[in-house]
Amino acid sequence: MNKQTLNYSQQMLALVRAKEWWSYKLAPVLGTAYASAAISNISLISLGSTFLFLLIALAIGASYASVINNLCDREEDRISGKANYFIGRSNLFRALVTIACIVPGSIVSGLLIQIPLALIVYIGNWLLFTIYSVPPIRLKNRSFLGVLAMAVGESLVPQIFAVFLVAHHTDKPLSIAWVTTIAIWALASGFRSILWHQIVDFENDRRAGINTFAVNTSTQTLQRLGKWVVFPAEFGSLTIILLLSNNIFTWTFLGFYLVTEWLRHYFWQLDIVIVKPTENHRLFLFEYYDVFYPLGFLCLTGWRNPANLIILGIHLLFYYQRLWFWIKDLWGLLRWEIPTKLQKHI
Ligand SMILES: CC(C)=CCC/C(C)=C/CC/C(C)=C/COP(=O)(O)OP(=O)(O)O
Repeated sequence: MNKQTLNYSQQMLALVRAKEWWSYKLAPVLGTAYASAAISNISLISLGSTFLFLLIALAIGASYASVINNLCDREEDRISGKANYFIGRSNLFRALVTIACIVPGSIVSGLLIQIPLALIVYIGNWLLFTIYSVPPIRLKNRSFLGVLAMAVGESLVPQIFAVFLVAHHTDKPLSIAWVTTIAIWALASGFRSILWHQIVDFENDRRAGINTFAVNTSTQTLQRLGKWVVFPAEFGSLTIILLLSNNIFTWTFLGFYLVTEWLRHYFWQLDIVIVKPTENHRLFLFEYYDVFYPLGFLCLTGWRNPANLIILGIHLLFYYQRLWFWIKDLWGLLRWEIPTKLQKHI
């Protein structure tokens, strides 16, 4: 790739804020898609095109969510000094970028016509992103409704969309218990993520006069809600998902994750937080969701049938980066931090 093309693609990715959702939001949804196939004993390789379609459909939706959000946030972002690619751009540019999201989104919707339930969910997600950002409704400016809209739009709906797509293509109905637990976990983790985001953005939003839930109440309220209501629901439903899916890999990886997180805290003084950010923090469990949850089901199905390892390879092609970061951290801890500590005690 020459320098100009590289530069151009980097700008495109920045325009749709891909860094904020490519791994963090989409990989857990893929995890649920793999999990839903795995618990029905369906070979992942037979669903390869479904997973690719899911990823493309969600990436287009997330791009639209980011574009419409930045378009509507220009004035607030200017006041608070936040980066916004659309500030100072021409109307033509804005219109072209919006159309560039809507056209592929319409094609995806057209392809979903034979799956009415998935189509309704997909269009619903776009409408939710629209009313979150666009005035006069602009839920972002309506305190708790904004939090609810984001938790539903960026986590619950995509997860349910994935479950419906897989169920349709496997012709096997998924149990009510599975769908309900996934829904509770998706909603709760979506809530925790937006509560954290609003606390991080609190000063910017206050300066720009946006009536977010954090500005309307207090960061302490968000922290308490996240810690005592949202997190127990999230952790409880995650435990049930792991129990229902009966997968030794997801449990083992949870162990790896917890140990690494603890070692990071112990050696590097990183705070492991439930909601409230600190200067040097890591949001508890989110690395598990986007790295290990999908990998756990990819490994399980690869173990059952080695042909599924092809899907594992493709997944890693798209999502090697976050796993690589984890490996690098683990290497640093095992190769340097732990031996140095042990030497001091000998
Ligand atoms: C389908 C799917 C998984 C979608 C992901 C959606 C997503 C997270 C998009 C990123 C842009 C966005 C709407 C951020 C929240 O906006 P904000 O206005 O609350 O925060 P801001 O001030 O940072 O823009």
